[in-house]
Amino acid sequence: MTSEQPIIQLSNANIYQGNALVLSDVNISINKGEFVYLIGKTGSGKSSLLKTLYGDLPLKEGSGEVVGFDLKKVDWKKVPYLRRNLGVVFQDFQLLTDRTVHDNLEFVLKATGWKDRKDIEDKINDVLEKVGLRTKGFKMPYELSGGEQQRVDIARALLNAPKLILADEPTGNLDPETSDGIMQLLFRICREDGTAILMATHDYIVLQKFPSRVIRTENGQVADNAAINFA
Ligand SMILES: Nc1ncnc2c1ncn2[C@@H]1O[C@H](COP(=O)(O)OP(=O)(O)OP(=O)(O)O)[C@@H](O)[C@H]1O
Repeated sequence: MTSEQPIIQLSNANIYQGNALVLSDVNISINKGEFVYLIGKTGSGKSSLLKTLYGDLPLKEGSGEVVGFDLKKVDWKKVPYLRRNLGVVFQDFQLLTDRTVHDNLEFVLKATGWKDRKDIEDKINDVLEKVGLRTKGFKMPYELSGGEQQRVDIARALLNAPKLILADEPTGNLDPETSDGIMQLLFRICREDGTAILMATHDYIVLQKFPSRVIRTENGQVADNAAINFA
């Protein structure tokens, strides 16, 4: 993949949930290192769009590429290349509740092919440092605040140094002050590591405080560079 190629490219894509057409004729292009918001009312298709991009929903019609991978390819979801190049962050964290922060991270590294003990430990320390949780590796998820759990979720997404992070309402369960900390972290990752981030959100306060390009899902379509009405 050359640097000129977008990190996400959808052309004339139709996004389905089962047989229901959720979004039609989607055309999006997002470049390396961009931070882009995905906004839209509840049920307008934000999650469906993200799921298509991370392989949870098949792309049946139109064409698409994510981190250099063709979304129309059969079984693309199972390809380790994609898992190593794409991080996903969820609203509800989705940590494994029966093991420590360290072991949550180790689990993902082993699942993505890491073998060397020292490399694994170095990487875990590295991502925990990055999200400001260097000393919290021994904690169980339930011993952490919501903001800390979201930081672990982000640390997990960073493990394989992805070129792209897809975040589905990452501040949805957090109070405004904690949200600000998470947004600062995401923008820092974008700026310092050149990681592109596509983030679905309902939170207009976040958009005002941390302005960036906006894509909107509305009436079964996607509008790029959507004007935001803060009224
Ligand atoms: N698993 C599913 N099976 C069938 N239909 C679904 C499924 N998930 C979502 N839908 C439908 O697809 C449409 C888009 O939902 P989606 O979750 O993508 O919207 P959203 O914009 O992310 O909403 P929210 O902001 O509430 O998360 C809705 O009509 C929803 O009911």
